Amino acid sequence: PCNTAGVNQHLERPGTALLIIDLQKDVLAQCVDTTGVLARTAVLIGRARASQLPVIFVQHEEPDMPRHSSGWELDPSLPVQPGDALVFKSYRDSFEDTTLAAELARLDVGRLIVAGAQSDYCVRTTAHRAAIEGYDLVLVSDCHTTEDTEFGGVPVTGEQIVAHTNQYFSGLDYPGGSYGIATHLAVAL
Ligand SMILES: O=C1N[C@@H]2C=C[C@H]1C2
Repeated sequence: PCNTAGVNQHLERPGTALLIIDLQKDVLAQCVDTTGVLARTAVLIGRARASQLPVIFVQHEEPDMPRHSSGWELDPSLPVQPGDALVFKSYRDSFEDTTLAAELARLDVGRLIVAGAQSDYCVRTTAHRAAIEGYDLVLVSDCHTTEDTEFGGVPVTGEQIVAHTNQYFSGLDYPGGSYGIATHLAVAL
């Protein structure tokens, strides 16, 4: 939220939630290390449930991955439970035109633990928006992924993007907030 000066203000809410972004079949189809990311994310979800943290699953939809299509579905290996919040989006930013902000306010959450795909699109955009909105943030360094890509004649591997995304969020800072990265076993819940 912005104060009267329009300057970012840190949310003072006690709760933490686990936000799992776009781990959907079509999104993961070309991503690197999907088996490892899914396995580690399942462990992370188990840890979150053991700590009674809410787990929120975001699902992206777009014309070639419409809602309720097979490719839109979450990967079947993910331990989704009834009662988990589902957030549907169509922008890279999970807060944009979605129920996420209201859901987090209802849960009194001021800290987000973020995992999912793709590192360089929806994960980075959502994580940065969360920081700007005043949430504390931890990006789970071994629980996000993306595809190899190339732009302007420059090839970039998925591993390089994952590493750089971790590097970027390891040093993010806004006044009064806490930001960083941690592995799925080390992240404080
Ligand atoms: O990171 C992302 N998730 C969906 C598929 C690509 C963008 C939108």
